[in-house]
Amino acid sequence: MKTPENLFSRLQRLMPDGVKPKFTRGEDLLAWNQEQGRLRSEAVFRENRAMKMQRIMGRSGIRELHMNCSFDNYRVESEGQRKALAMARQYAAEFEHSIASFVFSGRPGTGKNHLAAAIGNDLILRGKSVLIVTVADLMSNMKGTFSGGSTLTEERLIHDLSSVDLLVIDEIGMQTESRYEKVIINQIVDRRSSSKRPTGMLSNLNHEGMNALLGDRVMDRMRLGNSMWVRFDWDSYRDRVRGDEY
Ligand SMILES: Nc1ncnc2c1ncn2[C@@H]1O[C@H](COP(=O)(O)OP(=O)(O)OP(=O)(O)O)[C@@H](O)[C@H]1O
Repeated sequence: MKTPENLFSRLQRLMPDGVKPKFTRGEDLLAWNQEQGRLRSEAVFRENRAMKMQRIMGRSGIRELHMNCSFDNYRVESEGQRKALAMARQYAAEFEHSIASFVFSGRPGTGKNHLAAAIGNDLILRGKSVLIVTVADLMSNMKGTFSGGSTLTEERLIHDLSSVDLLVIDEIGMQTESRYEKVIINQIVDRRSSSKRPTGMLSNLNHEGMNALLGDRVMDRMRLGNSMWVRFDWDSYRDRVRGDEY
């Protein structure tokens, strides 16, 4: 009969002299193999979940302009940028087992998407599922679930958006304020925080503006854990972007 023990002694017989095996017992090798299989299937499950969300949203989670954004290619020319970069790096480094959300708020073109994409790219490389979506895309997909031909329900879409490891909602405050938008963002943030999943928000609004738009309930949930609020209050970088720098 094939047991881990006799498979292991066969392997040992084949092993050249001087090679020190990582395991000395058959059960340890078997346990390691099972653990690797479990990790792989969890990674495939996460990848599938992220790809499904990206398909539904009609584009990849990170836009083309931001695909190569990293912490290393964010240029620091002021103390504010240095702090923002350090906080974004810290957020990514401490993401594992953290429930902390983040808000990047401030002027256009200052690098909110750049640093959110850098966090996203870093997490994707570590096997996490990440989706960056604008409020406009979110709402049009939500409204799409009402059409007769859609197989996706509003409930299912909210469930799926609540399941990715990191969801970043961009352009908060760009739309004309609508009650439906507020209800949907509330539901997503509520579900994500109660299942210990953090949410990122990018906005040109300040603290008061975001509180007024989304309400205390949502903003209070955004403060769970060691959450971050980073203010981007320097000049836009957009006039320096050529499109081929990274
Ligand atoms: N400090 C920086 N170093 C390098 N590139 C930067 C920096 N700041 C911004 N950029 C680049 O400038 C462009 C605009 O930045 P980004 O999209 O991150 O702005 P934003 O703050 O999200 O703006 P908006 O509020 O208008 O959406 C991007 O291509 C980004 O990579």
